[in-house]
Amino acid sequence: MEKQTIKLGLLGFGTVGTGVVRIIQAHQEDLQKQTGLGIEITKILVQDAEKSRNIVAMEGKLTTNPADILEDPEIEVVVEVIGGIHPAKDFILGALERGKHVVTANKDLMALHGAEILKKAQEKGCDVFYEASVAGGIPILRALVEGFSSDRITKMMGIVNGTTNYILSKMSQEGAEYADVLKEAQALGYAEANPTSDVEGYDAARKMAILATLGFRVPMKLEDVDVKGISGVSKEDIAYGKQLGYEVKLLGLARRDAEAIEVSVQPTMIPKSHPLASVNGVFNAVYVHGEAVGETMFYGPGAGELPTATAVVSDLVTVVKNRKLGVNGRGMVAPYKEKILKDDSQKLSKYFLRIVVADKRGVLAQITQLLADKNISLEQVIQQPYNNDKEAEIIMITHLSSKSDMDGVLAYMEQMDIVTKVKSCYRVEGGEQK
Ligand SMILES: NC(=O)C1=CN([C@@H]2O[C@H](COP(=O)(O)OP(=O)(O)OC[C@H]3O[C@@H](n4cnc5c(N)ncnc54)[C@H](OP(=O)(O)O)[C@@H]3O)[C@@H](O)[C@H]2O)C=CC1
Ligand SMILES: N[C@@H](CC=O)C(=O)O
Repeated sequence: MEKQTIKLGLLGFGTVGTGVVRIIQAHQEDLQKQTGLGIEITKILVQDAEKSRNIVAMEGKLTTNPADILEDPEIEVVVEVIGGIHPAKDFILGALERGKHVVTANKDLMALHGAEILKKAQEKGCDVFYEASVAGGIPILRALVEGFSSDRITKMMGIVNGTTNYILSKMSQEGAEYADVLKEAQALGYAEANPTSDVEGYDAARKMAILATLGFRVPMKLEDVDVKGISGVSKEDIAYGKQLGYEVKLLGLARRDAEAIEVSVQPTMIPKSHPLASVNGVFNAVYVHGEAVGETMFYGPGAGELPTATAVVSDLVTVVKNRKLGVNGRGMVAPYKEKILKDDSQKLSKYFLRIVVADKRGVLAQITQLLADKNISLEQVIQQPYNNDKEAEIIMITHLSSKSDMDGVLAYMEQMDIVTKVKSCYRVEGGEQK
């Protein structure tokens, strides 16, 4: 007799795992109508079986022994929502080795070891889906793989970390303190177990590596991504940005010019008129420019229990549908293009610079001459007293410059007697071709 349910093993029962259980319980009938099978959560792996849980009905299913899931031949699908590399990687490879399909929300793992995992899945004829790993509840990976399959993507820009967007939005809108808002984001379940990976940009970098791999169809590696986080962004930077017409966001950029690619994550001044400037709180957005389609934008909650679990369960639905059709393991296309990375002289951007200088006649002229020597001209400048009039602060927005020229200018400024401190230097979005 044909099976009426598919058995699922859940690895992890934290923020996302709890959401997965809630959605499967609440939407069981709809899921069954779409896939033709009920989904039964058979076992849940946790670290601490004694911990009090929100979902009491699941308590009899908890285990601390991974073999209860990995070695149960009845379990056909494993959902990994533990996070991190170890032991998640071994669990996923172990599940695939035994012919189980895998759904994961783990961007750390997919950004670093995705190729190995997908190769193993292909060998075993299994599905591996990871929609929740980028931009939480936004179905962006499916959009890139399926929706843009007929186009050539030239640029992706993403606010892809909910925690940092929540922090920057509160600093900008309420003048809140960085450390206080980080604590709030942790309490709301947005931040990673180690929030350094959020605030220093590594989480966003992993997501951008995944987006660039799928969008440009090249084997992008995490070390190919230039990363700078938000821990150095001050309320003053945000205020000056506003004064000049910009919002500060932690922006992921993946850009292709001809065949050369650059991928970065850095605090970026975005013109207030750009749709990404009004993406606030835990919301994420991914802007995608395709040669044929032009500009598109995807928006939604980027973290949190239910939004993230929605993406996990929709992957699960795909696995079950594939199983019905007998096509598991056939939907994945490995990156097939050669990866050509830009060097720093090819990475063009406008910049926001904030420096403290001696309050002497001719200082601004010396600074602008230094920039002019590198062919960098200025779009906007503010100069004002600093440190009780003993020094001056110069805030500038440049026209387009290469990263190598700007790095040269910054290194030189650090040595100049008239410069007390280079306080900030951020990329400014806009000014280049799509
Ligand atoms: N939170 C979010 O908004 C989002 C998270 N993600 C990703 O989803 C994944 C899960 O995140 P999240 O739910 O927030 O994480 P949590 O820290 O809330 O939950 C982790 C779960 O894994 C269990 N666990 C941890 N280590 C082990 C281990 N060695 N063996 C067995 N079980 C273990 C924990 O057990 P116990 O309960 O006993 O402590 C807990 O149930 C991560 O990859 C994360 O990056 C993706 C998008 C958004
Ligand atoms: N910590 C991450 C969670 C989702 O990926 C974030 O804040 O975006």
